[in-house]
Amino acid sequence: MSVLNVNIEQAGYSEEHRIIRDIVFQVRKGELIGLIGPNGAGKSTTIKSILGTIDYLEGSVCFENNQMKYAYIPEQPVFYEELTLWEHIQFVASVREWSENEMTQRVLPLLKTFRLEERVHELPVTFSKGMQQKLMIVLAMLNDPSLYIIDEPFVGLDPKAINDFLRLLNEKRQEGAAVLMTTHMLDTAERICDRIILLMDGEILTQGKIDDIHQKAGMDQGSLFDSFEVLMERST
Ligand SMILES: Nc1ncnc2c1ncn2[C@@H]1O[C@H](COP(=O)(O)OP(=O)(O)OP(=O)(O)O)[C@@H](O)[C@H]1O
Repeated sequence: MSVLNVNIEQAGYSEEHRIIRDIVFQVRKGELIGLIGPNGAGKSTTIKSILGTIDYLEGSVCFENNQMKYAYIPEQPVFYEELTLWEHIQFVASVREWSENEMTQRVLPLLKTFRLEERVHELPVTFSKGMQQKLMIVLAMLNDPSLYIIDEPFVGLDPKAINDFLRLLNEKRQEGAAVLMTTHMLDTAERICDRIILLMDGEILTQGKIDDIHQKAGMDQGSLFDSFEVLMERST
């Protein structure tokens, strides 16, 4: 069952400045999809089109049951400047109408995992980039969305945080949540993604399971990076 159906004919920053074309794919329950491609390929523009924050879009982006129950984790974390970590959590809890007790039960294990429990009374704007990213992850996971849209999740996270994040994401996926993530870390993408979408110059160069991608590149052996090199070279 599809959590997200993307059928973008064209999109961009104005009608005169169209960036992406013919971006068609689905994200199904429990899947982890990697949106990959060189700098300027159109990954962020695709994400913005899905989030509805792009100025010009022809085509459609449909969420499961027309309900946009997604969490977006941007590459650059954003926080309210005057709210502490705990106040950010309270804000989510008040929207969800959780009691103090329920909120604490949900959030404490996450804060412990990411070693943030001793920083709850501090302002997240004063945290390091990695700590800010961890807090964005905690806030996203608290909401229990059916789709996680994540821009470059691994940049700035230490190796333990990457492992913890992937483990938590897997737990959420087992409960049915899907993940769409952009990344330049192809070795990690190769290890964790169910399917890959390779963008180049605003179009999908290829998409499929890792084995399909290697097959399309004619590579029996080698890494995802090697197959991408072959496919990108072939298209130019
Ligand atoms: N706000 C904007 N206004 C106009 N053009 C933009 C804007 N943001 C991006 N672009 C253009 O859109 C094209 C695709 O950029 P995009 O940010 O989608 O690429 P990307 O694949 O996410 O790249 P990266 O890996 O470097 O993050 C680029 O040519 C870029 O200059």
